[in-house]
Amino acid sequence: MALIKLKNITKVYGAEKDLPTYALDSVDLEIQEGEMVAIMGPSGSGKSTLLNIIGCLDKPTEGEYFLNGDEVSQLNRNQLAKVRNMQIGFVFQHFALLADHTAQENIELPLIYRGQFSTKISRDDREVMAVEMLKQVGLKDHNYKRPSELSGGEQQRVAIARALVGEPNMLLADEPTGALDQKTGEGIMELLVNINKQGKTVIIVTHDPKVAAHCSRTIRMEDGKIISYDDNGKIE
Ligand SMILES: Nc1ncnc2c1ncn2[C@@H]1O[C@H](COP(=O)(O)OP(=O)(O)OP(=O)(O)O)[C@@H](O)[C@H]1O
Repeated sequence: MALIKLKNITKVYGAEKDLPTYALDSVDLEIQEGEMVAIMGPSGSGKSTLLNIIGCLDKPTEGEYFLNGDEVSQLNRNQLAKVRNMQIGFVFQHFALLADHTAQENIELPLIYRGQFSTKISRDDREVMAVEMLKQVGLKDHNYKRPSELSGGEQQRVAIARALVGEPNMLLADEPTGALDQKTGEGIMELLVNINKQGKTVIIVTHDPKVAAHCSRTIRMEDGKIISYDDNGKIE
């Protein structure tokens, strides 16, 4: 069974103003557990919309989305929040860390929210889990630093630790290296490749062919449609 299965997914904006934009137009897609997939395409082609629907941040106008076999496209806000907290980790271009929280506190946040959906995690357990994640992303001893005291690459590592601490099924990243210089971005990609090698499904929206080259598959989009699903390295 595919981890992600989209059937005929369409997302229309502006239909109520008689100015419809088909951000996604009848998209079919399957992603298996353990894949590392890049989503590429020109600006406005629907990449972020697709990632947001896969990440249950947004709902399609039409179509079906099976996540681990469960149809999730019609869930209400609270149900979607639970799916996100339990199953999905997000990484954004500009890190989206809370400025007044330390690295460790930022990483603990999804574990605190989890108490709304599942058994509460104690403060001690949260600390152990966050400290372990800091070690895994190469930031041992940075626990008490705030985002302003960290470099861009370090902030992205904290964001990756926060995305992974709740052991989601997949990590979704929207231009994760877009705000970083090339060398720092390369370090972030090496980290994401290692995370994928440990079995985590990773999906990355990128404009950068060097980023996509780290992935095993590249999905190309144009005008809200997927125009190719090629395995990297294979001639289509
Ligand atoms: N909230 C919204 N309201 C109206 N139109 C939107 C909204 N979000 C996206 N769109 C439109 O949907 C289309 C797809 O946008 P999307 O952000 O998914 O593209 P993208 O490929 O991620 O672009 P970029 O590479 O520039 O980030 C665009 O035409 C965009 O203007």
